[in-house]
Amino acid sequence: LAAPNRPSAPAARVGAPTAAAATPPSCAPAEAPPVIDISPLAARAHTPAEPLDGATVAQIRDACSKWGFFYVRGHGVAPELLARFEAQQAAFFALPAELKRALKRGRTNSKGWYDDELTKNKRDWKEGFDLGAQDGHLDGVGLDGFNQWPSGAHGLPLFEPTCRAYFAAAHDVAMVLARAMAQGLGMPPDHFDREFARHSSYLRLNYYPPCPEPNAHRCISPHTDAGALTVLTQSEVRSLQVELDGEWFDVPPVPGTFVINTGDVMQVWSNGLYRAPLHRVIAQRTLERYSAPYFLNPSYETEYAPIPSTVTPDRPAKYRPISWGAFRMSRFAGDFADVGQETQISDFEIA
Ligand SMILES: O=C(O)CCC(=O)C(=O)O
Ligand SMILES: [Fe+2]
Repeated sequence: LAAPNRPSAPAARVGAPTAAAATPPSCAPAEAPPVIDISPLAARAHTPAEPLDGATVAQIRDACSKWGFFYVRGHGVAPELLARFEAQQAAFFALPAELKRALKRGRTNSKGWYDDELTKNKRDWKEGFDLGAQDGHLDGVGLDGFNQWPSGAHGLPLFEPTCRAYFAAAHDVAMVLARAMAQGLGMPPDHFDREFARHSSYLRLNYYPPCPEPNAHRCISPHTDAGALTVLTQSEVRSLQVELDGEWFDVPPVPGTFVINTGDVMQVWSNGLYRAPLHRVIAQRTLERYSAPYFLNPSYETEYAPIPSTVTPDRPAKYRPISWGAFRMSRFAGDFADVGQETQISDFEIA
């Protein structure tokens, strides 16, 4: 089911963080994250062990190595489902504050609504709503939390079923991409599947209100996503930016596509062959914006380290094994309070 697409993403260079004067006025389209048609992969979603289309895998591998960002079209998610999901997202954030506060996330439950998230110890200019994969059933390490859904008082009967349907669709896209990434590292495509059997993925609904002082705030400060990979929908406002070689590039909306980025777990598995890039969301003076990242995360029991195919005498392992459960636990604490320096995968780098 192909959604309408534009052929390419005209990313604009938006300025060097340090030497703005040296910024060229524009950049060639070749310098934008690529748009990749994954329809040759989507057909294989239910036969995970079979090799995927080599040309498509090569495009994904190259994009993960250079940008850590790319767009996908031909992903098979019905445009009608996306439209229903986006309508429910907007309706949810339009609810009166006290109804949203009734679903507040907290230290004992990571799922629900919030307007107080910190990224790198700075308060984000946004509201969010998180819902998880296992609804509290993963609680081996006491972290997963349980989903909080609007009740009758909220008057949004379609919110929960629509979020669940979209969650399932985003997960299918994410798994196909995880398999392509495995094959791109010289492994069978289902190499990582075992780690996702009890996955701790979550879907995050973001709402970014207009900001009277857009230069004084960030909707989200520069960060990498901690998990394996992210499948993002964004509304038609250009605010997402990715860092490459010390410069920030727009990742503008491209209708009919998802934006994909690799996360820290994939960077570690790939021994740095795939990048988990810094990205940020800039504030808008007058425009409101919505986005929804689906974070594909492994099970909490997963210990991740560079996979054997990525480690050679010339390229020794760059990371010590990391426990996903312990890593998440420390990050979650940092979402609420300034805990000083957050845990980073660089803490696990082998010197
Ligand atoms: O809103 C966006 O475009 C990106 C959101 C993001 O990076 C995140 O929630 O981690
Ligand atoms: Fe992110």
